Amino acid sequence: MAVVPAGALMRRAAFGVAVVAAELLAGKRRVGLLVGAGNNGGDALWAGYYLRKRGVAVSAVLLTPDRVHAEGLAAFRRVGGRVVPRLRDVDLVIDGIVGLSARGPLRPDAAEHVAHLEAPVLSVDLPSGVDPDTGAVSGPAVRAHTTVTFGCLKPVHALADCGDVRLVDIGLDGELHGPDLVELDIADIGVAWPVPGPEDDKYTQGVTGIAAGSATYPGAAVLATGAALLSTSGLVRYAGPAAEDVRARWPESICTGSITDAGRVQAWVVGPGLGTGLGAEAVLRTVLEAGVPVCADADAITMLANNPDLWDARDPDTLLVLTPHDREYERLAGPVGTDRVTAARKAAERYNAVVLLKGHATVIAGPDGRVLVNRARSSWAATAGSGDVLSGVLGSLLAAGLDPVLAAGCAAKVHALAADLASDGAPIPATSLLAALPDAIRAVRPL
Ligand SMILES: NC(=O)C1=CN([C@@H]2O[C@H](COP(=O)(O)OP(=O)(O)OC[C@H]3O[C@@H](n4cnc5c(N)ncnc54)[C@H](OP(=O)(O)O)[C@@H]3O)[C@@H](O)[C@H]2O)[C@@H](O)CC1
Ligand SMILES: [K+]
Repeated sequence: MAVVPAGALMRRAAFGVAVVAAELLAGKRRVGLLVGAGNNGGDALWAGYYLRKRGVAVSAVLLTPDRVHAEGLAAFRRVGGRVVPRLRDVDLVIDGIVGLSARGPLRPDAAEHVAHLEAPVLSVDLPSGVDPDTGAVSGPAVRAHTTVTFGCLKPVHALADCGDVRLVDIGLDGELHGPDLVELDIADIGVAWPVPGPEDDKYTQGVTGIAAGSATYPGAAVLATGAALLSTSGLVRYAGPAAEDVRARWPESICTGSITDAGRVQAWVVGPGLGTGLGAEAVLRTVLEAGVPVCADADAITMLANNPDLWDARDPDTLLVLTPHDREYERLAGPVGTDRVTAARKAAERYNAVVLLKGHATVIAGPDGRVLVNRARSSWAATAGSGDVLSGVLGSLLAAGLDPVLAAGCAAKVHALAADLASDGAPIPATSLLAALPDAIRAVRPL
């Protein structure tokens, strides 16, 4: 703002909004604006100005008529924009209620206007009512068909549903510092995914150990072992009471009944279906003492939370990835709250571990401050056994030697993708998600 003429950035932003609006209108001609008190409302008014100049009928509701972007309103009126008490018969609504200065859900008067919308909504910068920094929705909020944002994506775009997100360049290059959050795309994952070369054999690609399952929950062992087998071509060893079931389903795995004669591995997965009794604690201790990277999931997290002495078994240099859902997180580090990024960061720092906090937006924080986020396109992965699959994928990537933050990011994305592919719009059990892993990996691998 210091280096360009006053108002220039807003007009660039608003022009971007108008271009996307014209695209969404696809020949229709009536647009309504919801205009709040600040610059977000200013953007909407200027977008209305550009649309009017293209011959679109534009009406605007001013939510706070005494506090409105004066130049934007003057320009809007100059080209015949109409101020109305309520939007009626419009083909598209532009949401300029509130942007980056938003705090909390929509206020009642704004919520009242939003509740009666029938046309699709194009949100300026972010859907009003969604928290810009955390993506939290704690009350009435706009549901955006499309969001147009400026200069760079903000945390809200990675953490919350903003519809189709369009980024408009307003000339901020060089002014932006590095990202606070990173979302891996398919190409990032394709490059990182371990692929055997001509020199490789089953050992050089990493041996994954699975310490999971119990007499009550043999399925967790079968799912985690299968996921590790399908994710890389390294060897998988299973150790535990579900050895018979695992061997029957996955004859290529090497199964033993006890952790003490499991043999050497390059990474352990511990916890799914393991139970939390004394036997399970002894298994967890053995795994943590092994000095190789560990993915601790489910019951392993509960045991670490309930019995902090178990942390002593881990050499502080041993790489650890914790994969809690919200209730497991709460046992470890207190309530997650609405700021999931801060929550994941806090636990990562406290335990010197990578924390993968599961959710519709999965947040992965490293003890070094890096944060990755992966927002699922659907919620079909939220099914029993799904977490066992995730930990198996993650364990095999750790065994292959991937950096643990990257391993967690790759596992989360491929897991979500497998759920989408398997489901294709219908509910699926975790076995179907598991079976879709090869398709998901194929989809991220470069051709
Ligand atoms: N920075 C840039 O480079 C560029 C920025 N640009 C644009 O500026 C936008 C930021 O504008 P901004 O800072 O003027 O504030 P904005 O988000 O419009 O909020 C205004 C007022 O809304 C109110 N309010 C708060 N919460 C609310 C709620 N829940 N429900 C209802 N109302 C609520 C609150 O008022 P108050 O609390 O005082 O009553 C607040 O002061 C940004 O998102 C982008 O669109 C572009 O032009 C490109 C260049
Ligand atoms: K908005």
